[in-house]
Amino acid sequence: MAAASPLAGFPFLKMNGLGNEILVMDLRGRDHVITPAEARAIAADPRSRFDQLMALHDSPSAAAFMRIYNNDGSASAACGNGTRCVAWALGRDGGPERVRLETAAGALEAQRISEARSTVDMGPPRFDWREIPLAHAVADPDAVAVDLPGWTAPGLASALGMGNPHLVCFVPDQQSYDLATHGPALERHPLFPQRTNVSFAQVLDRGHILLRVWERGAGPTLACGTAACATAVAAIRRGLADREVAIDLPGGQLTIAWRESDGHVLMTGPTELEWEGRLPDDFAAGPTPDAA
Ligand SMILES: N[C@@H](CCC[C@H](N)C(=O)O)C(=O)O
Repeated sequence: MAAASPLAGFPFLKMNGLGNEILVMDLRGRDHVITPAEARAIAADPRSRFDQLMALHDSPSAAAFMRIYNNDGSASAACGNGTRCVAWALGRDGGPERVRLETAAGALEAQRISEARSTVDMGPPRFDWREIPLAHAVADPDAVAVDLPGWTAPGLASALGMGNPHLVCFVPDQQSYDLATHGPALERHPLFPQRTNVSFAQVLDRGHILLRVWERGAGPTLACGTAACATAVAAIRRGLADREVAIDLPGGQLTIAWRESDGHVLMTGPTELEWEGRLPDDFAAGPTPDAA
């Protein structure tokens, strides 16, 4: 008889940040590291469906170390909406208002500013090609050549990192670009060896941007916090936006501030607990191949 999975019956919080579907599983005090196949099996069940799974592990220097999984089983070192959800989860029932969290990309500070709203210091944006990462150095990360219909000039896209890779395409009308058509191709743009998140941004004015995102490893989502941060930073570098900007995504609005004093990006927005559940008692991950 096969041994029961350590995840059988394991509790989770089903949350969302602006409709970005987040699952939080607290594995602190345990040795188990969720495998890509397990992540895909969890995402495949409608009761535990997610865009991103935030798995909390012990950390010697923070409240938790977060392993972040996309629903295709691939890993990310950053997730803005998921980090707000984790801050809410750790702060509920009289928990701390401020919490330090770690990811593979470094430490983040999150603060609850009301019952369902928090701000996360997402750290500094990365422009060095090795840190984004890009396949090679580029003359100007704000002038990436992208093959999109209707673009008459190259240089309308920016490449940058927020702990994870982002390609931000500034377009005159974001509705005229079909995510399902252009997202998968741009996610695998040859400049990005680890694939990339893809944003279509339309600047309305210096304080307001419309955004739609095709997420690496998850496809089209209602919101992506790190993409909102990357878009705000790219717009500010182009001289198109002020240091604080409202980003409207299909799921709602995030406020992004790029602080001058230390270059950190602050993301503020809501979170929502949808339900608390448990994985099935007979949970098992199928032998599906890992994501590319
Ligand atoms: N939805 C997230 C981003 C999640 C990770 C991303 N898909 C990646 O692979 O880098 C957010 O809110 O930032």
